[in-house]
Amino acid sequence: MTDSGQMRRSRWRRIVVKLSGEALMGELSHGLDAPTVTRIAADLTNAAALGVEVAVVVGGGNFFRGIAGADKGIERARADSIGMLATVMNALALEYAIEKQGQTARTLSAVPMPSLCEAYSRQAALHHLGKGRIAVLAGGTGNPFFTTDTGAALRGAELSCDLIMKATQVDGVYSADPKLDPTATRYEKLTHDEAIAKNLAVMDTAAFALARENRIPIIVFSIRQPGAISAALEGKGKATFVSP
Ligand SMILES: Nc1ncnc2c1ncn2[C@@H]1O[C@H](COP(=O)(O)OP(=O)(O)OP(=O)(O)O)[C@@H](O)[C@H]1O
Ligand SMILES: O=c1ccn([C@@H]2O[C@H](COP(=O)(O)O)[C@@H](O)[C@H]2O)c(=O)[nH]1
Repeated sequence: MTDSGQMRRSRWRRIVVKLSGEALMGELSHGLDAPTVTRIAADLTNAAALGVEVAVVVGGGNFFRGIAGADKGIERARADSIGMLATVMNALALEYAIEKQGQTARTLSAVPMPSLCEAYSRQAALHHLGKGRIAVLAGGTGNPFFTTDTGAALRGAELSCDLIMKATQVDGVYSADPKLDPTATRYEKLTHDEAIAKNLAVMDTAAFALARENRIPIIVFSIRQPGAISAALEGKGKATFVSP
């Protein structure tokens, strides 16, 4: 039984989902595709209905990435601030879409924006999770020079999550970026050490290292199909499982 009185029907107690910003743009070239946001919100709601506590760290790549801004001449720390703001936009859209599914959600931002949402704190996040609310975590780590992948690993560790779910555009970890190398092959299983040693860039090294240090497994899977999160939680469908 969970704190919110639900029967748990999953082996996982508390998860953090890393949702790439690009996942929210569907087939658009940037920004938010409303039907896609609704589909992912439904998917997260279904995962919560399994009795799992769900935190979501939202990326910002559908709007802005700091590195791209720095390449165009914006100082890196400032460009990263713009990137963190992008994740807040995505979080607010996702929170609204989740609530429209009838599931309560709270956005907590690592970059305090009191007129828009709550500031992130570990206590507040644990409180909402315990009430059965989906915690939508914006602003990554709240610091420049990091990514939301690292934010997801950090939140996973501090919120004692037993699984990190990397919901992305590809259906697992490959020997090379499958978008660039059609001969790349997919791993079914991998250790954190192997992912780091082979420099498999589906997540950044800092994120893999934090997850390794805290012995948190990672499932990497594609978010393109409806029901992808619940399926991955139940060990169905294509994915790569990264474990110590
Ligand atoms: N070895 C690899 N295996 C799988 N994917 C890889 C690998 N190396 C690089 N990638 C690329 O990493 C991407 C995963 O990152 P993702 O799209 O989730 O971006 P992100 O930076 O985490 O999020 P956002 O879209 O918000 O910037 C995949 O789409 C894939 O193209
Ligand atoms: O802790 C963080 C997380 C993110 N950023 C900036 O936001 C953008 C978007 O995040 P993605 O992980 O790329 O989706 C990122 O490129 C950084 O510029 C940050 O500064 N700190």
